[in-house]
Amino acid sequence: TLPLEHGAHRIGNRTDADMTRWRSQRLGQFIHWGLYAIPGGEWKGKTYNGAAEWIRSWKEMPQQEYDNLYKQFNPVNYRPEEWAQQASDMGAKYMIITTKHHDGFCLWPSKYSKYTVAASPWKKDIIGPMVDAYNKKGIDVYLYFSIIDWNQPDWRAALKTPADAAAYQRFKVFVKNQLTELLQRYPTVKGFWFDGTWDDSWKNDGAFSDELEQYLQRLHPGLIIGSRLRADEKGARHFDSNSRLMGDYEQGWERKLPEKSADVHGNDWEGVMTIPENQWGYNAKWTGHIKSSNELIEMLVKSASLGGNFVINFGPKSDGTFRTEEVQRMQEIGHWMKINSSAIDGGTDAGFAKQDWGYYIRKSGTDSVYMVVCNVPVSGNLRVKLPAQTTLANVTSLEKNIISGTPELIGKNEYFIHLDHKSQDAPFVILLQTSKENRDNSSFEKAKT
Ligand SMILES: Cc1ccc([C@@H]2N[C@@H](C)[C@@H](O)[C@H]2O)cc1
Repeated sequence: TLPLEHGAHRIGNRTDADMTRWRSQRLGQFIHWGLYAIPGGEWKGKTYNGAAEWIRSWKEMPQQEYDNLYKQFNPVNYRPEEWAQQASDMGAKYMIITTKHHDGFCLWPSKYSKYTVAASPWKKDIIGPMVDAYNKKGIDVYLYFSIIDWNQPDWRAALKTPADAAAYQRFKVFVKNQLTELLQRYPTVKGFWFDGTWDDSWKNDGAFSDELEQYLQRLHPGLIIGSRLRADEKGARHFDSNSRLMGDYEQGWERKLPEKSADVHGNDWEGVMTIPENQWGYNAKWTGHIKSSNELIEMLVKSASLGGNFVINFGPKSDGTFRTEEVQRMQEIGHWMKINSSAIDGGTDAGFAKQDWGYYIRKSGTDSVYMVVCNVPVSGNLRVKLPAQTTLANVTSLEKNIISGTPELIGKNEYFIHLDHKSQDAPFVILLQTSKENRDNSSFEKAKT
């Protein structure tokens, strides 16, 4: 391995209480809210077909006009308690809020920038009431922070001249000041979710990102920061030049998920997902495939089964309300979680052989393994192949009328669980109590000879 000064400083996952809590909170809510919600993907009758929060980069959007949108930011229907209640009803255990996206507009009255809510008709801090409302509902809050800041004159994508270097030096001080300010104003937050760290200026300054991460940890012990913040001294991101994960979890799963355990190498990881194909901020006209609640539930289940967190994104309107489709998803997912959250909370990779009918999730630290069935086989038989030296002690479903009879032993450590032929309209859960193999056989009948 290469001697690295600014590579990974830890091998393996964090085992402290904050990270153990993060690992148990498998479902999160992402919120992208800012000036981009005002145009909502449209400008002067034209539709922007990129991601709504990137409309400032659209050739049809005069940047000065975008930058002046702060004069219209006045979310008269913003009710953070209602936001928190609906997130709680969805079963979200943590929430990530954009404090500042790439456009540089701050949803808190930062003393290091003029481009904040304080300059808008709304005037008041948006972030504080949101953190308080969510925390009051027992939901942890993480702060999304974009390093890229199109509003800051000292921001540079690349350093070409000594003047660039001097400007960027000032910019790094500004970044450190804003992050310090956020931790001082909102001490209950559990971590930062960094974005906008792909440009050369950042990639070629691994020392700064390393020192910044260590500074923030000292300021706020236990802080959780994903792999997107850091670069090592050779410009490697997420994984250092020795292929070791930097940060506290792999943060590269954006609008995509790992397929199998081998894809995550035993690291903690988190997937973040949009409901439409690719819109994070509010876009008036959703086009393309809009994910159903069942699709999102299956992604959540798949994530938990692979030992990762799953965060669903919402883009509130400029007035502070949520669009119907998003309210619907929160309610439908919440209804499913009310019945099945025991399979999700504290869930992790069970290490069982994957079957076509769906996913296994082990309740961390127990012998309880949940089967979440997403594809009912026409045979009505759910094949279960237990790991060696494991026997089935008990099989129950979380809802009634799912299983018919007792499991049938069809081979060494292999069973069929017979389903009641009631049709299902959502993934359903079966709980397997397993135990280590001992002399006598499992409590189910022996294979029919
Ligand atoms: C190419 C690209 C740049 C930035 C993004 C941002 N990351 C997401 C979490 C959103 O904030 C999106 O604007 C997505 C794709």
